[in-house]
Amino acid sequence: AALRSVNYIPGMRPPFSPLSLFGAILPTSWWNPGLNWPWELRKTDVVKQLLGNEGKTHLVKPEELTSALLLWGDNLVSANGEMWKRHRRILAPTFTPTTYSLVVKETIATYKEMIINENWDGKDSLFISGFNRIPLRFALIIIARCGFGLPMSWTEEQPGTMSFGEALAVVSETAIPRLILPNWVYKLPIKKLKDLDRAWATLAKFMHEFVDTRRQDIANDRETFVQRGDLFTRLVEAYDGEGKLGLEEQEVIGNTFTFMFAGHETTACGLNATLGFLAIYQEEQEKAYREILDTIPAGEDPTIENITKLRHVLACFNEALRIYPAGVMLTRDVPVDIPLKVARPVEKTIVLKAGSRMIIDMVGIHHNPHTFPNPDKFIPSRWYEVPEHDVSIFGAGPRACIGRKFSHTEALTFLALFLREWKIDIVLAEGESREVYEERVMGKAGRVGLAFGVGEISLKLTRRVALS
Ligand code: HEM
Repeated sequence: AALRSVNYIPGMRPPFSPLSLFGAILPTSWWNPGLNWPWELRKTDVVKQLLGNEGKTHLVKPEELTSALLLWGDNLVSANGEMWKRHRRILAPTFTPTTYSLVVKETIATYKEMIINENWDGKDSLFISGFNRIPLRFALIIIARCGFGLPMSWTEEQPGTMSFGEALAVVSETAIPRLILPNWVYKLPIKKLKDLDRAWATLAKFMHEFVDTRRQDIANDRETFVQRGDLFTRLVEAYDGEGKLGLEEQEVIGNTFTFMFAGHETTACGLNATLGFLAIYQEEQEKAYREILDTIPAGEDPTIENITKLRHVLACFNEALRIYPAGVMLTRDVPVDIPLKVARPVEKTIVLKAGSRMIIDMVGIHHNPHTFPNPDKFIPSRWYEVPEHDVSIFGAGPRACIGRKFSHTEALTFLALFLREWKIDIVLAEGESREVYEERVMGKAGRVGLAFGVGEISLKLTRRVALS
């Protein structure tokens, strides 16, 4: 009773905060629940109240929980208060219909390159194990081309040297050890550490080069670049700007890294999960295929106008992300007492006390059976009537995902092309049922770089219209 009077929440007290470096890096066990900690705040309506009012209540994103991004510099995801407003003011204008049309165009071009470079051209059927690398590569190329105007291609640029994509992958996989290990460790004669250090240095070098080149390009031909108005041009322009529209060099680099990672691992995880489920749920795949045939004229490329009519395909992507939310937990510190209305188990008002830290458990929210009945089942139709801006996997309120439409546009275009050309299927182990397969393969989820997604999936592809 004494503890309750000071708002102590009863339950287990582990030695490390599950969100501390030690909590995350030490093996998960009975004394260190790590990221398996049963987080609370799992109710969509309560979370929407909390985040929807963020502009007024001035919730704070705890810096130490976005330190993997802050290693590169201040950025839109980590920033708070006036700094957040400044970054958002500079970057929000790049998310326009022109950008989304470019996403459609580049997705089509990249899809065609993928078919040729993966040697799928001219084949009627294929088995692809470890399919996950394909959407990862795909989404990286799209953010690099559409957000940064970098001419990245499907194949690695120069064999033998570390490419930008490789360096980015190592960096997002190794953010936690990098935060913990002191600098002298990298001088030890241990190859793994040397490779890790090289990847971080290579990525930094690439990003500084990109900034220098774009500054030069803008100086040479300002009109073309400013008209293009892509994310990177606005970032680099802000480097030379002042006050409300200015960014420091470290903020330009911080945002470059943040958008490169936030703009590709998340969408790639969503695409993997969508294809993984559609291969199991053949009736949902057939519905998606019919919708694509009915919406996009045969033999023509998708357009921004017709992909936005693919209601079922979009619902499949949202549903896969509901089961595996790519942004797995959102965190906020509460600076003032905040009353929230709760509907269950009884209607009442609860007060989040000033000084508390909120952990918004995106897996818990999206598996809450009150909001999503039969939560473990893949049921795309539950998203049919949900307006696009209300899809909770992208967060809520003023800090909801700035890249939602970018990601939806890319995913819809990719899925339209892919599902129109290929029927996808799973390969069962001997004597295995679809249910057991689903548990075995789709049941394995975890960290994918800095995002969250399904484990390795393998797919069988059969060409829809056989080559003659
Ligand atoms: C399936 C794809 C994606 C998912 C599930 C996703 C999820 C989220 C979520 C849940 C948030 C809110 C974080 C919070 O409230 O703490 C967020 C914010 C953000 N996302 Fe995404 N995202 C996706 C794609 C993208 C893309 C493609 C980009 C960039 C092109 C992007 C850039 C960002 C940025 C910069 C923020 C911070 C916005 C701010 O604080 O003002 N995301 N995302």
